[in-house]
Amino acid sequence: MSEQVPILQVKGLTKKYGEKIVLNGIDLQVEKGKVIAILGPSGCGKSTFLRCLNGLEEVQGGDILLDNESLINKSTKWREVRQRIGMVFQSYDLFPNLTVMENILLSPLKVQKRNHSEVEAQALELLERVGLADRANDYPRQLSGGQKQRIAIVRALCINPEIMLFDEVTASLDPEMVREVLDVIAQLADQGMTMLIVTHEMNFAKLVADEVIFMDKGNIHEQAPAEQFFTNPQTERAQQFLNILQF
Ligand SMILES: Nc1ncnc2c1ncn2[C@@H]1O[C@H](COP(=O)(O)OP(=O)(O)OP(=O)(O)O)[C@@H](O)[C@H]1O
Repeated sequence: MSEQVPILQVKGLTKKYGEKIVLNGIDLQVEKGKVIAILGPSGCGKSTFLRCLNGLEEVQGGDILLDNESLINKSTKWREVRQRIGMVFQSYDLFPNLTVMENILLSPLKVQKRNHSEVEAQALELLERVGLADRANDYPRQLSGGQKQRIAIVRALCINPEIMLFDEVTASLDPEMVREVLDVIAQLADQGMTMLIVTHEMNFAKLVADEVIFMDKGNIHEQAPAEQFFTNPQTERAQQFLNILQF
């Protein structure tokens, strides 16, 4: 039986800002249904890496393959790729003048041209799942940070992506709201969503990630199954990082 091709393959990915190398030949294979936590010190390139996977940054070398098809060529329609690879950021970026439901329906209706009642039913089901079904007609200003972030996740999910990228989605939240957002992501992991998660929440990473990649200075410095990484990091750099976080 032939081995399954990873849904996402990154090969020698290189990103520079001017002369400064921010990603220095990243290699990564992501199998369908796997959850990868991306850890590393500030400025090591974690956000830039996720942004490259979503076509938000131009890259200077290497390749990204989605279902074995290269995305690094001139004919790539990133707008279509972003329907397959959803991304949620630290800042929720909800449109303030639209209700929760209008925010969620925007891309499925305008970009994907889907049927209104079908998408609305899906949106309601997702809102139910994150405990916010009663907030569909509210405006973002009426919601807490944690609620806004859960809406941002619902909005990304309603596009039916195959992969989700999370970039420090709890970083700007008050501690009591972090849990409610992480619970939603943990639920997604249970449901088999393929995810790459940049986070500083070590306990969360330990709980949900299948694998951890530890980045440093634009490189993958260590890559290991989560359990192994947290109990016995192989490199001094990763050990130092965990010590600093007192993990
Ligand atoms: N638009 C830009 N122009 C120039 N340099 C940039 C730009 N964006 C990021 N950088 C630099 O690229 C490097 C990697 O940044 P990145 O935001 O990916 O790091 P990070 O690991 O996500 O950090 P943090 O954990 O603090 O969010 C940093 O040195 C940063 O200063």
